[in-house]
Amino acid sequence: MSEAVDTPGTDRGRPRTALVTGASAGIGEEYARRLAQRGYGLVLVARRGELLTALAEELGELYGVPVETIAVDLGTREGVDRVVRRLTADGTDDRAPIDLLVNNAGRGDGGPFVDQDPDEIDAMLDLNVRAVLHLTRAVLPVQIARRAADDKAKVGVITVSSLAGEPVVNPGGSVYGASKKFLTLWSESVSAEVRSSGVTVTVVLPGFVRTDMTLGVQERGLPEFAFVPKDHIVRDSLRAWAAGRPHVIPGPQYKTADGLLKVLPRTLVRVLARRMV
Ligand SMILES: NC(=O)C1=CN([C@@H]2O[C@H](COP(=O)(O)OP(=O)(O)OC[C@H]3O[C@@H](n4cnc5c(N)ncnc54)[C@H](OP(=O)(O)O)[C@@H]3O)[C@@H](O)[C@H]2O)C=CC1
Ligand SMILES: N[C@@H](C=O)C(=O)O
Repeated sequence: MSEAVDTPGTDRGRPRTALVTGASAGIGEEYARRLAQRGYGLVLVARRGELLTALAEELGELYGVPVETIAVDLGTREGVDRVVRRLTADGTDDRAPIDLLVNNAGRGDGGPFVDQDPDEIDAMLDLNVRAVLHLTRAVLPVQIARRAADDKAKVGVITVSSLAGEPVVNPGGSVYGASKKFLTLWSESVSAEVRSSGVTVTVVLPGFVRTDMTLGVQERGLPEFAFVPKDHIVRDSLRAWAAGRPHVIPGPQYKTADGLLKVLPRTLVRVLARRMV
């Protein structure tokens, strides 16, 4: 099946619109590129406005889709509120309603918990968790109302979580891993709540991906098989979302790793994790 059929970017000629957070780099930029390629209009969100503007111009020219940018810090209430206002557009004014919200922006601060700066811990939770909850809480009622009004559009949310939340322990990634575990449980739960209204909520759990976030492990020489290409993360999650699936783990190596984590005794996982610190 072609990608265009998997995730249609138009409905009877009307362009679909996706809002992508963390679109200035890494996996979020890849979502922006792949969604524009599929014909989606875009709203791009991140702090670095100059990168968003350049990407908007490039994608607008390449694919002829409308691209808006919102340069904000999603770790702040004001930043989140600006994006919330855009997400609540319901098609009654000149703003296109958001068919797909991609909660991708995140930060991955690590290290021993006792060494982490309490303000930085708050900042990570504000971005990785609170922003995601507020943005999703803003868009879902609009999407549910659209479906109830017989709008046949494919609508919903994709949240980029991580396999870092799946092991029973994650020394060196305690807060980051817990923030992702939170997202996975929350997203799966909301998915079950809204499913009957025709809205799809999907969580994607990548392993390692070559982006700025993983420069450290890239420099330390993590083997090639440990990395899943960005475009596979995006492709697999869009396919899962289009198929109405609540959960996807891209990459056969990480599907296997997740299966193993679920059957290995917890004590053994703890011992292995301690050895890796
Ligand atoms: N790379 C990996 O191996 C994995 C990544 N993930 C998850 O994927 C997602 C994307 O990560 P990745 O692409 O690797 O990371 P990058 O560091 O490459 O990109 C992060 C993106 O988030 C944006 N961002 C960061 N802080 C803020 C903020 N306060 N407000 C708004 N935007 C912000 C950045 O833009 P700007 O700086 O312009 O604000 C950038 O666009 C994250 O949620 C991460 O946890 C999950 C598993 C594995
Ligand atoms: N951010 C990634 C690791 O650094 C992950 O979530 O696995």
